[in-house]
Amino acid sequence: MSENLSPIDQAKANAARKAVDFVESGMKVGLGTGSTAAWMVKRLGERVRDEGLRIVAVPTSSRTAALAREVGITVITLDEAKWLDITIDGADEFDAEMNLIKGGGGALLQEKIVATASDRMVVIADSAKEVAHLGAFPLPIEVIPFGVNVTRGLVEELLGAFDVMGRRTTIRMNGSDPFRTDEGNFILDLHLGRIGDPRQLALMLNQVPGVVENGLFVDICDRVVIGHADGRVEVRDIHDCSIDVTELPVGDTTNIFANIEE
Ligand SMILES: O=C[C@H](O)[C@H](O)[C@H](O)COP(=O)(O)O
Repeated sequence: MSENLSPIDQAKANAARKAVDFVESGMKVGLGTGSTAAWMVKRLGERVRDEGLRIVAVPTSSRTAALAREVGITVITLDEAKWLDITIDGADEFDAEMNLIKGGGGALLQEKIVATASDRMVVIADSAKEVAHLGAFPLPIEVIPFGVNVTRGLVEELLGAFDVMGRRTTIRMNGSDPFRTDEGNFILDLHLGRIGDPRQLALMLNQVPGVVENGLFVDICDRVVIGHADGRVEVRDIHDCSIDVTELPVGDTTNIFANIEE
């Protein structure tokens, strides 16, 4: 293990390293956002540089786009790509059905568009992200700034009809101003505690005027790669219900990423 990484970062880096093995030359790749996805982007850049891996990539945020360019990955737009072979992204929570909560970093809108436009979505995570029921992590929804408090009221009213533990909502802040997404929108965080029916909630939230998209990813993720600090990596696939545990070779995770700062 790298001396420089905390156990949690090592686990994230291990998941990223394993997932990047699924990428082949000629692929169009969706690049997620967040601290786990950043490891994946760095590792992909390494493969481009050291192995001559030929890929083009569509980032899901301005942050990821900047990092991808920095590590030498060719970045194109989703409209140029039209469709992607694979998207690799992090998650805030995932359950046994591979339903996800995403958007902790505010990038859920582009992430959902990109993942949906991909043959396969692979989630990379440390084991702390696995939950029996989604909802302990506040569910982010992207809303337009116009009439945000009216939208917020409508969302709270809607939540009254759902099997959730809590109904408190907060507008995400960045210092004393509301946090702005890449599209200039706001994020409402829904403190639900536990979500009884993620599929129904995801559908209904998007019916509220002012809501652009919500961070529930239902039936989008195909595979979850769970990294552990000791080098073990578990790969679960929703289609063949397989679970595969491998151990990254000793040395493979040593200082691989240490020279690239996020
Ligand atoms: O908006 C951000 C994304 O959905 C992230 O993928 C998610 O928040 C997980 O981030 P991290 O890997 O930093 O925990």
